[in-house]
Amino acid sequence: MLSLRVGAKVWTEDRNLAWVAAEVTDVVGKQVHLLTSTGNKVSASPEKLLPRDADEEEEHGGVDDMTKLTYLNEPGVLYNLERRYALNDIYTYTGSILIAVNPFTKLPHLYNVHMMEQYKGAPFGELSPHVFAVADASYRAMMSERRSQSILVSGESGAGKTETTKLIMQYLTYVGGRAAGDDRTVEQQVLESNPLLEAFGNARTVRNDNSSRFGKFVEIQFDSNGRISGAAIRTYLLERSRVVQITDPERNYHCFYQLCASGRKDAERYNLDHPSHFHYLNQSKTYELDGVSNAEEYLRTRRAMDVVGISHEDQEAIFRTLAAILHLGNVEFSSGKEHDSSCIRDKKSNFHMQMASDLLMCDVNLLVAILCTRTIQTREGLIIKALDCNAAVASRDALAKTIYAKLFDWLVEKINRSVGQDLTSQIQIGVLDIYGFECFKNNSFEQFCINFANEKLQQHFNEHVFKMEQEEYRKEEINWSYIEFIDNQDVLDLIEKKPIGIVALLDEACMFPRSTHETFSMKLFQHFRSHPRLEKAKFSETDFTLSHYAGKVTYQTDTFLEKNRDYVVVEHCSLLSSSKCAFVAGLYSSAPEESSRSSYKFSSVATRFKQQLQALMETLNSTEPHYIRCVKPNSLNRPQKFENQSILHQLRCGGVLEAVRISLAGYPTRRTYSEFVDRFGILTPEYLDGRFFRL
Ligand SMILES: Nc1ncnc2c1ncn2[C@@H]1O[C@H](COP(=O)(O)OP(=O)(O)OP(=O)(O)O)[C@@H](O)[C@H]1O
Repeated sequence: MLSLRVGAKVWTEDRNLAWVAAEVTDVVGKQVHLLTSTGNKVSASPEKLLPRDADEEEEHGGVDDMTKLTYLNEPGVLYNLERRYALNDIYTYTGSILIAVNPFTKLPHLYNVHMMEQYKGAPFGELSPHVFAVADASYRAMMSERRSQSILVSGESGAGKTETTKLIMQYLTYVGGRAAGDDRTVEQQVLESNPLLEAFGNARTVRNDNSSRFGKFVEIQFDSNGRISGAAIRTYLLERSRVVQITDPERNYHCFYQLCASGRKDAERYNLDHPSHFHYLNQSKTYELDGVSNAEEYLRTRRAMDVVGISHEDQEAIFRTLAAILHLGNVEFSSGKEHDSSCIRDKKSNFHMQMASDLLMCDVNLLVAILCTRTIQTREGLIIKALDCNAAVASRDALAKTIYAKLFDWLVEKINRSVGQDLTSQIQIGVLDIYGFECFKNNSFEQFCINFANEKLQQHFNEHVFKMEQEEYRKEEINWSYIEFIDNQDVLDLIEKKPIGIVALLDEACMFPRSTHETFSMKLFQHFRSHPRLEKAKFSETDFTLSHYAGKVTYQTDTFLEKNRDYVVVEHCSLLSSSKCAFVAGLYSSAPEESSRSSYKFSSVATRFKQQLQALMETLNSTEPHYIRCVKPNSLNRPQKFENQSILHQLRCGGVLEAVRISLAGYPTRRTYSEFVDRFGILTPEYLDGRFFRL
């Protein structure tokens, strides 16, 4: 109960700070007069105020576990994080969940060998909160229970997921690594694969200079002695559109800039020069990253390729393929002689075309043909249809995107093969580094997929933290007041249910040639007219708003159909699978049969993602989960800047505030009966000798 006597310490809402600390100076009727810590005199109604810890001012350093706060409310959590952050205590527990606030500055003393040694085997919660403590707890749980574990790292772009994942791997390598002296151990290869995946899967975005544009699940396998015996990496939804389209100040994937800076090694051989000469790179004028040398990064990527075991021949083929993509992007088209046809625009474009075909080692005339025409199979036979300039550009970009996506998949597979899976391993620790919930001014298909993934993960979180907890008390017949939590099954049904869900309707629209985003949205609104989670956006006929667990997001549908269509163009496949370069041909070795009427085969990006998520969920469900919520403290990526509103939003989206509630409502400490007797039996010696154990 909130005490409102004069001098009482409270939290009051504030437009800029979200919440501000205040003290009651007077109570007049239904208005409470307050003096805020920022020196303002304000008044508020009592129901808008929240209680504040009395000793909060003495506890300058904050508490290392939110559950130790006397008043566990939103502002209490927020200010506790802030106080700790000011002292560079970036980690805080909320029960068993670790919150990690990005320091945006190097804190080497936190991650050295001495620290790893400290956390090794230390009971969870005994030392200061740390990512090593979570990694250690999972390792211990895996060894003692012989059960696979997973660590789910989430947060918005730039919050520190990838760095956290690397630290987990570093720790697991430390405790589960083989004796020094073994050359090229599994763990070394797993760690070394990071720069490689980053070169090809990371890019500069407005939020993060080194943003992963794919989701990643790294599974570390252990033998029965707890030594790392293998690893497997699964990746999710690489952002393909970035290969052909970027906006200032973002960049394309790092590898392209590295290649352009490789000098005599590759760039000159492949007729490459400054990135500003290539359409796929010069749509944005950002070519360099602060504090990063593209040339040095190129050498790092090469070294990582060596460590992962990619042969020099394959390395050469990889960079040659990247160069081919850049040249392909410079091919422009002009209208051909016939109506609605196209041809290569000029000498310059012809040069790039020739370069692309030389680098891909395929016939230049056939390459021109597959870009400027399309084959349709009719009952009467094959018809060659000319493509107009726009369609030829789309065909060029589609080819560049699929080559890149296949190259990325090849790399992941290569890393997996070279690191080696231990198929006999019974115990694993999986680390999931996946994009957090996104809500921007403009939200498109990518945000839809990302938020779909987050709904799935939120459900998993709900099930584990909430349902499991309730189930446990029910089984033990412990009295427990059932607290409510937000169940998001209805949003998931709305998105993924068959035959009618957003994904199913989108696929149907993509398969039907005359569909447009208008017809798709119309169908969506028809089917879900009264669905509580879906509304038509206010100022648009085609945008829709979904009420996600973390808030409402309005999606612009205009590019939904195009982005969901992953056309496998049969002609592209057959040309490249006949390349004289074994590497390029290998990328296209699983080309589809030429059976359909159209040479364009629709494959749905959203459905494939849905299936991948399903498989991921099955894996996660068979493990014991641990959660790390990364928080981005400010949008400027600067140290010591704490933006309340955005942090609160992130805590809400990550379910941290809900988890706080549940952990308080339940019994946070659990021991099995035998563990309990082991630990506390000494207090009741009369039970220890005698009949008790002989029962
Ligand atoms: N523990 C840490 N110590 C020091 N710096 C950090 C730490 N965590 C993150 N950073 C800094 O923040 C930047 C962004 O972190 P990171 O790339 O891990 O974010 P992310 O959540 O994976 O983003 P995205 O989703 O865009 O890939 C890093 O490049 C690094 O500079």
